[in-house]
Amino acid sequence: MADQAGSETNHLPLILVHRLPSFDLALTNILQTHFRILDPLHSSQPLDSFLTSHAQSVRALIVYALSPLTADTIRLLPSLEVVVGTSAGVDHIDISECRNRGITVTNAGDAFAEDVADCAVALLIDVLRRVSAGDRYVRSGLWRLRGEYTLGSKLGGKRVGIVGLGRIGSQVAQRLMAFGCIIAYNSRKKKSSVQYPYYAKVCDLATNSDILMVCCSLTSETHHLINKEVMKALGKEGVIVNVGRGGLVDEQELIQLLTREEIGGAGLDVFEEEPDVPGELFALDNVVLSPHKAVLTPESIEAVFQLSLANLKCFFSNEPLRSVVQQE
Ligand SMILES: O=CC(=O)O
Repeated sequence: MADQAGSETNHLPLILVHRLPSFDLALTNILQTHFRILDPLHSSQPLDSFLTSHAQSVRALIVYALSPLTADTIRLLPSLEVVVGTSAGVDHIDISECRNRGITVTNAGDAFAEDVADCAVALLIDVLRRVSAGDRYVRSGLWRLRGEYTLGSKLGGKRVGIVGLGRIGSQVAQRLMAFGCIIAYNSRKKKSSVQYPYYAKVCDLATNSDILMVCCSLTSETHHLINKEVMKALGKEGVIVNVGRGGLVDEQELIQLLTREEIGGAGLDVFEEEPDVPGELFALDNVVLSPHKAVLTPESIEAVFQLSLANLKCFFSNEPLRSVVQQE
């Protein structure tokens, strides 16, 4: 059923679901007790004609995970007032079209921050202490053949540059402070509420850091923010952890520098062309790879479901929404 509007649910507000076919319907199951659901993937009509036929009635749309929401799709919905996102990053949503139309966009707010920060720290410790590489060493029988394993590097005392001190970056900083790291950060603006040293230029942050934790959003300004110059500034022993988006780091440059041992290591949860990961990275023992799963725990998924539900309820009862994305 494309529109679950039966006579007993006709009084419920209508929401449009925007999702890729691969996304499971757990969120729909929660939403459908509160809303009438329009799901184009349950219709035999092509997407455009489906949207055109419901164009006047759709005021709210929910985007599941990272399903791309283009300006063309948004233009088919003249009554659209709110786009409820279920992810932390919103680079898959055409924000400038939403801004031009005055459409409010929400995201995952705080729901994912702690889990992503835990994963970022896990990747960092794995790179520094060679946890996954050591695991491979044991499993492949090399311990018996070659004996003692290469030394790792201590986390405590390292100078960590956080790129993007938002919800996730702040949680990363808090965790690494507890490990005895020295924190500094780069973001669009200096934050009066924090004491960590601020670097307006990411290259200066890199020069003064042993580690870069990339936690910012991907926008046209931050694309390849971590470029060759920044990575060279970080130096031969430097480690990069990216839990933001693949496009924040110039992946080809990173591969070159890692291969030439001009950078110390990398922990990557995100890639430029997911799920395609450049094969050169597989051969590098100082790189830890993760399949864009930093946000994925049952707890954080449940939290984002509840937040999305709350945002939709607030919208239909004219209350302030919980996690509005600032569209600058
Ligand atoms: O990457 C995941 C997200 O942005 O929520």
